[in-house]
Amino acid sequence: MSWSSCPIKWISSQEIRAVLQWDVLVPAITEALQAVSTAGAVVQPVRTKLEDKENAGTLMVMPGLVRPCNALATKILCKYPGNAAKGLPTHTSLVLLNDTQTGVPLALLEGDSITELRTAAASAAATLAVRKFNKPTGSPCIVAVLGAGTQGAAHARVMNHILKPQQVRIWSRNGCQSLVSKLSSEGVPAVSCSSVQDAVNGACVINTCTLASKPVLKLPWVMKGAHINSVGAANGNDQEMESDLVRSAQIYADTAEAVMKEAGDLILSGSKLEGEIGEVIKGTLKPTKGMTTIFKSVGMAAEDAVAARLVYDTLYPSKH
Ligand SMILES: NC(=O)C1=CN([C@@H]2O[C@H](COP(=O)(O)OP(=O)(O)OC[C@H]3O[C@@H](n4cnc5c(N)ncnc54)[C@H](O)[C@@H]3O)[C@@H](O)[C@H]2O)C=CC1
Ligand SMILES: O=C(O)C1=NCCCC1
Repeated sequence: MSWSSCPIKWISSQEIRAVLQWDVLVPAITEALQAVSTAGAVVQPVRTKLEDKENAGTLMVMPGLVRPCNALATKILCKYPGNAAKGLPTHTSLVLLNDTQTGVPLALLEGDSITELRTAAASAAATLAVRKFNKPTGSPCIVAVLGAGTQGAAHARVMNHILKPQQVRIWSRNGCQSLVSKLSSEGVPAVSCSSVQDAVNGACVINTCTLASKPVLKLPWVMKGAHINSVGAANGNDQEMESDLVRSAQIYADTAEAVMKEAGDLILSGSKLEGEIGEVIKGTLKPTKGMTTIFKSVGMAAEDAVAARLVYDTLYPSKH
């Protein structure tokens, strides 16, 4: 008997996007982050990276099991920054979903949309968790987004969805007018900024979503008490934020083990973690009122597994 008599499903980007609406995905990723910080709930080895020096690319293998969500999956992701000049996405991936009881493959999912949406949803979950304890008061909420690629766009959308800010200010080193026009047509109050300083001035939530390897965000520009979702620089040699800024903040990781190994912003600044964002979600760790906070994400297999399972269960509901 072969498992392939019941062939695995292919799930397209279109199907994934139809299921992973923010109202569904943000709570699911919140649960995944919480599970990561709960003993025995998640099995998630730090990912394997294959460096392709000739093409300045990296292939990553990311397996994860999230028991409370019945999710077992592996993402294979390639990061080739040079693709931007070729008109190709810089990050491409596939997610293989397996049955948690038998290990049998269930579905292969287009991974780019999962990576895009689950990463932004994790930043949204972190932002909401931190703001329960440390929400700037007084002025209207302004969101800043640095970078206008896949993550920049997704972060602008999800932050608008959860915070309903007065403005979403976007900066990108090559300009971002086309993204701003697109977001405006979707009802996001997006504006283009010509400098990082202009974009982040007075912002209560800042999202760093660039491929920069040297800091673009500096301490004097950031409002004290702001929250930063630090998405880029998932490589021990790269930084998006200057060291003084990182050292001045309370830092929460998506997963402590991976962040201490992969996040250049922490490693190069010699900063310490407060803990994991899952602990803030659970309320066992509380950010200090008035402090600047950073959610440092390097990306986790647990998020991919939970998102993939959610899509699969929605498209193929179990008959029993
Ligand atoms: N933490 C996580 O879970 C994830 C992190 N990422 C990371 O987020 C970042 C953004 O990813 P995508 O939006 O998918 O990439 P993308 O290629 O779609 O967009 C990259 C953006 O960064 C800008 N950029 C490139 N080089 C730069 C530099 N030297 N200085 C300033 N800006 C620069 C580009 O102009 C573009 O606006 C990357 O560092 C990526 O590896 C991506 C997915 C998941
Ligand atoms: O988890 C992911 O997916 C990624 N993490 C780091 C950078 C590329 C994508």
